[in-house]
Amino acid sequence: MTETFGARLRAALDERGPLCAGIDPHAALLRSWDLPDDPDGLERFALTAAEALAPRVAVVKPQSAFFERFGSRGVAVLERVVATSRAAGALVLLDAKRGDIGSTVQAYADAYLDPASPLFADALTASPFLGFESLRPLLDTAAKNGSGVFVLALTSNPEGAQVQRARDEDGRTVAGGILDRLAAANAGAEPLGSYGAVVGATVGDSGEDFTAVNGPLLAPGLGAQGATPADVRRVFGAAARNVVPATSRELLRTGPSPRALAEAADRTNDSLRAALDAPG
Ligand SMILES: O=c1ccn([C@@H]2O[C@H](COP(=O)(O)O)[C@@H](O)[C@H]2O)c(=O)[nH]1
Repeated sequence: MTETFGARLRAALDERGPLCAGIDPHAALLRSWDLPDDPDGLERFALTAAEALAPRVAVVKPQSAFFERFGSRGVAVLERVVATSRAAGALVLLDAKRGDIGSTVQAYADAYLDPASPLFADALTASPFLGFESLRPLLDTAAKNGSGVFVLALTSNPEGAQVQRARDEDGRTVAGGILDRLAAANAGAEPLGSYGAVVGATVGDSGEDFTAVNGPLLAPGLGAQGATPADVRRVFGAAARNVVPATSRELLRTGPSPRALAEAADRTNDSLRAALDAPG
């Protein structure tokens, strides 16, 4: 039987630490590495980052938008980044935040979560704002192929609160409803469910019980968006062991030296381990 994404992620986090290294090839970062903002520069940047980071972190998270901006040549680079990172032992979470009506969501599932696809990744980020059940084809395809889905719940940007903290007629927030549905989808999964929530490290006290999700909690916002390892600990409380804190720009700014990138990843992982292991 195929090992679940949740089981693979649990093992990777225990072995390599919690850090998720984002690969976001911003034009400004390419310039700061003395690379042209074109497909060749993108390739040098993204593969240098993948080769330096993927052997040491549990999860690599390429941001699809920065590859798509170069059209088919950019997507070809993304395919190489995914393959290089997986070959180095990292799990790849493709950050593309897909969401649509169910029949189109199935096509996204075929594109990203089917091992026969050139863009097959271990997991994909998804947007539930067309209705959580519209994501069902992604959840089912992930279950079939041992891959994962991370659903946006409380995003790290300040504008997210307007939608995500709105309340329904029972007084439950939109984000809370998404967490409840993830908890139902992960019920009984051991050691960890394969359906994760995206909850920014910047969100402060949300009043949510993240342990009930029984799945991974992707926490972007560390570094460039202002959150610290201590914030990650505060936001997630007793669910700290399931948190996967993500940082992109802060880490990538330490390049282009592969050694500097690797050392920065190790330092960040050490600080996160210390913060997340601390008593709550
Ligand atoms: O709530 C969210 C969901 C996703 N992201 C993505 O994470 C990275 C953050 O990059 P930094 O450079 O570390 O700020 C980026 O790809 C976002 O699209 C997020 O920030 N918040």
